Amino acid sequence: MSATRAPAVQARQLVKTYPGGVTALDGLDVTVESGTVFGLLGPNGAGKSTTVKILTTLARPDSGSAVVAGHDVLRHPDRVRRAIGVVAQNSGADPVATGRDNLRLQGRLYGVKGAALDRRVDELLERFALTDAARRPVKGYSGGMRRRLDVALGLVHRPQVLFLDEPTTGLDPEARGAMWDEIGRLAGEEGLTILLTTHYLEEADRLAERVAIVDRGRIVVTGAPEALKGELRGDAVHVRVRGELGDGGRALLQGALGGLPGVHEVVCEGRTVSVRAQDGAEAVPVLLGALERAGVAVVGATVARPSLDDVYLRYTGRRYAEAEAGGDGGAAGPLVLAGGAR
Ligand SMILES: Nc1ncnc2c1ncn2[C@@H]1O[C@H](COP(=O)(O)OP(=O)(O)OP(=O)(O)O)[C@@H](O)[C@H]1O
Repeated sequence: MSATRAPAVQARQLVKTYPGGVTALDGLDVTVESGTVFGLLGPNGAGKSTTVKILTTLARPDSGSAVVAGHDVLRHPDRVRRAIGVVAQNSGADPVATGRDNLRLQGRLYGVKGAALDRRVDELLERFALTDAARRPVKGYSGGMRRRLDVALGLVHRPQVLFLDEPTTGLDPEARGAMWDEIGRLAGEEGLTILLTTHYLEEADRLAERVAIVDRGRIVVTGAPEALKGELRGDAVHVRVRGELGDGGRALLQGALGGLPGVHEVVCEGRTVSVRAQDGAEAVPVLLGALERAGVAVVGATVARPSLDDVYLRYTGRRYAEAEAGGDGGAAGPLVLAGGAR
């Protein structure tokens, strides 16, 4: 199929409820332009895998529509499957077979045969630094080697769109770095469209030209990481306090910090008070003074340029780490004292 300027992925108002009443997707919209690397970023349980399952035809939405590589996922799932590669969270490789045999089998499943298959398998083994290990059973591979093989398996039939579901989860930092380099090269060299899901802020920041933050089955914001961070004017100041802030402590801080000059978007969560400040360095002593007057013991303070964590906080009202740990941001969640999302 010839390259097209139409989006590689266009999903509209996807809704998916699992048995038991869990609403995994609650009207999710996502558009991925051709030839780009797009990151779906969100904490565990946000709905990323469910989105990938629908876009790769492994699950049906309750409602909504999606077109992938020019084909409707509900009307022409077979065409979608031929046009995409999927690297799921759990390896699809046969552990008893060799790396080469896994690649050959995958190629044959997609109708690649003969000399073309041999060439493609050699090329992928080389590209993913698996040539030396090609004749060994996959069960003896390291985590990084298995993951590289998984990505190679997804590419055998030269798909137009590659889905990578949590490509580096479980890898050590070195293997993660190597995988990031490889994904970056793939995007640059082959003009592939890559949709990756991740719960690592740094991974999305590093790899994705555009990210969509997924929160409770919806996209809360989409944009280039730099642009999203750039929208947050000023510095992020995070103050660690000694004890967990209960409702009373939060109310106390509301009074103490709410009206400080140059300080806005105050969020208290767990043992951290986060604010956005015109000038972080100037705000620190002002904040510390106000906290001291409020009788709150401070452990330390940091000033940082905005990160994707701050973008997440701004649009969801929760710190990313808290959401990852299962904080639901409900009645017992953070207290946004001033400013807040948007
Ligand atoms: N087969 C299922 N049956 C019931 N609930 C499910 C099923 N699959 C997912 N869920 C629930 O749907 C919600 C979204 O899950 P999903 O796996 O899409 O999230 P995720 O962002 O990909 O997180 P993770 O990285 O942990 O997979 C979660 O609350 C999850 O528990």
